[in-house]
Amino acid sequence: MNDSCVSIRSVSKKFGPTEILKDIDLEVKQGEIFGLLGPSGAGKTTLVKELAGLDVPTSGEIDVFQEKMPSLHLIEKLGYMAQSDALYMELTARENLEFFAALYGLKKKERNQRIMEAMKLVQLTDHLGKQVSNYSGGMKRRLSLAIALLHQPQLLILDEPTVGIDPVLRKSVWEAFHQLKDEGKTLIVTTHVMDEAEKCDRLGLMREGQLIAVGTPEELKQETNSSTIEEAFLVYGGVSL
Ligand SMILES: Nc1ncnc2c1ncn2[C@@H]1O[C@H](COP(=O)(O)OP(=O)(O)OP(=O)(O)O)[C@@H](O)[C@H]1O
Repeated sequence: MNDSCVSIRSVSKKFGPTEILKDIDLEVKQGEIFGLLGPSGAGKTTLVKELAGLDVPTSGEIDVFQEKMPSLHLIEKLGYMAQSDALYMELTARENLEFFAALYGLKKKERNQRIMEAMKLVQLTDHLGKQVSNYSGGMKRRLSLAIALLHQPQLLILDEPTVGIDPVLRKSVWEAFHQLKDEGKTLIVTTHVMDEAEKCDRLGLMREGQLIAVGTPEELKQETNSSTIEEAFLVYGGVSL
């Protein structure tokens, strides 16, 4: 059986004359937490948007669950959390969740259960009735994560999911990611945070639109004789994060 969940083949992306993604090849396996690590502007968001079917490559192909992206009917299997929160500020968290649950076609009966489960995971149950405009930045991030989880997607694509979240909560969000992985879900997470990179099963290091290395955190450190991922990144790409 093919255990590949995402297959990226020779993907390039141009905005005008500028090449933002350069001939990317990558396989992400089912059930792994795959981290995309790289400095600002490396192309991480551009790549994950294409994985989520929100943008298309200029050339090359992306398959998700053996189906060519973009594919409308894969939407049910995907959860995408964008870098900036797409929330309705004037509504409460519950109203936001209800809206997205309806959009995903969740039946009324399962809606409430899914909302409670997702909010428990991000530790926001006590704030369900609060208007989102009164949420802190970190709370908004966690609510966005809860929304991405609502329909129990098989593949979660998370763009900088922990920005603005304090270290204690970040730890619990990562515990939630591992819990999802244990349930067999696949997670693709972009980050520039080194200790998060260490928590991924495998990493793809990106620099200037290129995937400069792929491997487990241990492999990347060993190959470069480095004691940290940051050091390994420097050896592979000669750039600091
Ligand atoms: N729609 C667009 N039109 C033109 N250039 C774009 C567009 N979207 C992204 N870019 C450019 O592509 C490059 C990569 O951007 P991208 O957001 O993918 O990087 P990133 O690695 O996610 O960075 P960050 O960590 O800061 O979010 C940047 O130079 C950016 O300016």
